[in-house]
Amino acid sequence: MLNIQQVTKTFFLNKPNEIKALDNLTLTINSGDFVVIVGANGSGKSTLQHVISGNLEADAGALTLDGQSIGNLPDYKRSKWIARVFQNPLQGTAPDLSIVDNFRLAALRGERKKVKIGTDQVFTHRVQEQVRLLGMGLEDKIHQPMGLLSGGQRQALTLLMTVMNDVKLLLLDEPTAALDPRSAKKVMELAHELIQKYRLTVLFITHNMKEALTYGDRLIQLANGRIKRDLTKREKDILKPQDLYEWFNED
Ligand SMILES: Nc1ncnc2c1ncn2[C@@H]1O[C@H](COP(=O)(O)OP(=O)(O)OP(=O)(O)O)[C@@H](O)[C@H]1O
Repeated sequence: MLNIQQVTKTFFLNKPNEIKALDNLTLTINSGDFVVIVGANGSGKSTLQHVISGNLEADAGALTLDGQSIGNLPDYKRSKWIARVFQNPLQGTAPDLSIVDNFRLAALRGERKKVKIGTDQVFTHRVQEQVRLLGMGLEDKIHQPMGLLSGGQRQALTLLMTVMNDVKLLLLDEPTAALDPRSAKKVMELAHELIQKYRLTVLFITHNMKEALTYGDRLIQLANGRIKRDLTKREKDILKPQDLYEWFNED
């Protein structure tokens, strides 16, 4: 369970251009929840994920994951439990390293020293078998540089890396925004399949109304760094795209 208690993040504090990106925000996310987050540009969605992952430090408030306080831990320590997939497929992986070496790096994330991830051969075989399951024909390319892959292929592999590493929380920040519609659909279907299979807890930011209505079991709207709406699955299931568009015309 992720608990966010009265978290505040202000940029340019006490300056004329002060921005309260997160305003005393409190939110509890149960293990296994798949939470979709929508909100206008600048409403604080990414800042919320940055504060959870430790890329940004909150000014005030408390964060706990499964009862453990994580608010003071650096991002690399939190990355053992918290994985992120960004809008830009180039972010989060090393383009010059091979696919298998990127999986190796991901497996070492959050560990201070060398950790046992099996011998080279065992590890490579395991990666190959998992990559085969994606059905993208990438299993024979695992020694090729990550940078040669398409955006959709990279996002799919990044998702796979996160689930292979037993993370507790997956933060998706518009993971399909840079993809063509077909690749976007494929990546979201894969994400959905992996999330169900591994019962991941997920915070999924999207500007795509169709994705917001199709996926997830809870829907949160952020506005001005606060939670404006928080809908259960039942409430979400009866929403129509028009309702969502109207939310965005309110402010
Ligand atoms: N590093 C930063 N320095 C200064 N201001 C920032 C920084 N990061 C975010 N902000 C500001 O904080 C507010 C919230 O930004 P944030 O990126 O969280 O919004 P968002 O809801 O993710 O927006 P978008 O949908 O455009 O990605 C915005 O006004 C933004 O300009």
